[in-house]
Amino acid sequence: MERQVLRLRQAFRSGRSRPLRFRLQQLEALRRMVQEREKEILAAIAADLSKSELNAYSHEVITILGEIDFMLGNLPELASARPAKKNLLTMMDEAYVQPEPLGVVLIIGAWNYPFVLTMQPLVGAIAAGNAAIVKPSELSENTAKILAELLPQYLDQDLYAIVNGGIPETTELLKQRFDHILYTGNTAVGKIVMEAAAKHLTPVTLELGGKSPCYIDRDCDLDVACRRIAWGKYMNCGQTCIAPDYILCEASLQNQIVQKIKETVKDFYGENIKASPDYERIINLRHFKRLQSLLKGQKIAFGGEMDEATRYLAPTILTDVDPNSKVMQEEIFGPILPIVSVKNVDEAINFINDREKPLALYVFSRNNKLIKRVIDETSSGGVTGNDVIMHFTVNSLPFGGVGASGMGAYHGKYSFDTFSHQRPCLLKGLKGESVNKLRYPPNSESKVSWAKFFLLKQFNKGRLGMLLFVCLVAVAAVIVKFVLERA
Ligand SMILES: NC(=O)c1ccc[n+]([C@@H]2O[C@H](COP(=O)([O-])OP(=O)(O)OC[C@H]3O[C@@H](n4cnc5c(N)ncnc54)[C@H](O)[C@@H]3O)[C@@H](O)[C@H]2O)c1
Ligand SMILES: CC(C)=CCC/C(C)=C/CC/C(C)=C/C=O
Repeated sequence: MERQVLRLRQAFRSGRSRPLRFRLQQLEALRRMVQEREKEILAAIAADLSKSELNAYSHEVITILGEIDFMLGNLPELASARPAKKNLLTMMDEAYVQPEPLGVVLIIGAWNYPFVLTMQPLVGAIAAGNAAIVKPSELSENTAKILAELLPQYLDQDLYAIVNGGIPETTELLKQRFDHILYTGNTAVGKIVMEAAAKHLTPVTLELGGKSPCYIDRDCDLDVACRRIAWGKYMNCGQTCIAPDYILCEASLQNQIVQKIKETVKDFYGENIKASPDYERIINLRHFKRLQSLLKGQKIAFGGEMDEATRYLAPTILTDVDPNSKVMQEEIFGPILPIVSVKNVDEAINFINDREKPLALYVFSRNNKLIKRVIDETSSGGVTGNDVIMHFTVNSLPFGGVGASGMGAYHGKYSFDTFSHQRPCLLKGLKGESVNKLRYPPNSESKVSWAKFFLLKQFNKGRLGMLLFVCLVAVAAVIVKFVLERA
């Protein structure tokens, strides 16, 4: 592991990853990989998540193609130096912010969207000019395997590497020194990653999870709300970090919501959900049993059917859920949708604020003021109003958590920034020592008041008068010279 990181560091030090032309070539090569090897990639994702290839394409491949296109179109602008505002002391100098690559970065992905969660950060790391190691989740083994096979065929092997393995390999990897780590996964492991990174003072982006609430207001189109919620909750069998975790609503809405989601599930997946190509399975037996245990003692208003052999768990709704029950204590990450009653929006806001900051927050209402109020009075990684999941798809929005749901963000420009250092540069000439005397010792009252004038623009009347006088004399001299020359 140590040797591998060293190899990447040497390649990074050679400066090869820095020229824009090289970065664009590598991004184009990555796009070619996705296009030419689409069938193998889709087959791997499909096998890992019991997913149709069509869903694998729309859940994962589209996002990556979109992200690569964004970077190819915007990289010259993102990577260029931005001029900075100057003060009176530096107005003759050159001041700018130059984004520079961080070095060798580590990307640790999770299993639930195994392609997106490794490749989207990689696009950002390449665009910003870094070397990168990608560590896919061992739970999505087919995707991990195909990535290990394909990436070296398309990308520069000395700069971009893939390491596969489980906890021992990741633990070993985390002992190495990186210049940034982007980790996606659960909060407990997030803490392990951050602790390991702290040993090297390595900055981290942590893309974690949490219980994302979904408030449905009384003044709402329930048909639309329930269709959108059912889509976001049951896609990937509920194994989506930003899936609505639970519904908050007034008690009087509960039965209508159950009825409408039930009808939607039938529209989406047909009478025999098990046979639908659009309904996935739980990733493994451990998660299946964990989800099973969340149902104990709950009122199942819809669904609840399960089959351990195939890890099938039907789209399920729980009603009258006690906020203290187990299903409300941990992120569900499965197709179980609890409904918790609240009296009104104030109680919903308090309910959300009494808990850890979630990765996403959803509010459904016809009343935009109410939506804005919920946003203003709560905190979450991201928000979609009157829909779910969709803020993830807008790559001009930063994607990330806050508090327990993570730190830092990526997607589009934010990926580029995450993997860059914004380097402030000030280039001065060797002239102007008379002004510079102001900052050289010995200090004096007069120097401090000049420094206040130049840096804080605090004018003392006498000094301002003197300056105006000097300017007027200069202007008069120019005019006199002009008149004399013409005479
Ligand atoms: N914010 C996001 O973008 C996002 C996206 C997907 C998933 N998630 C969250 O991730 C969680 C589900 O993922 P998961 O954690 O089950 O995925 P996982 O089991 O695939 O683990 C994530 C990564 O951590 C590594 N890992 C596991 N244990 C480790 C250890 N002890 N030391 C070092 N590395 C270790 C794994 O090898 C893997 O690469 C959910 O909470 C979900 O909300 C967040
Ligand atoms: C709008 C469409 C068709 C797809 C959205 C893709 C999607 C659900 C991405 C989620 C990726 C993500 C951050 C998952 C976290 O677990």
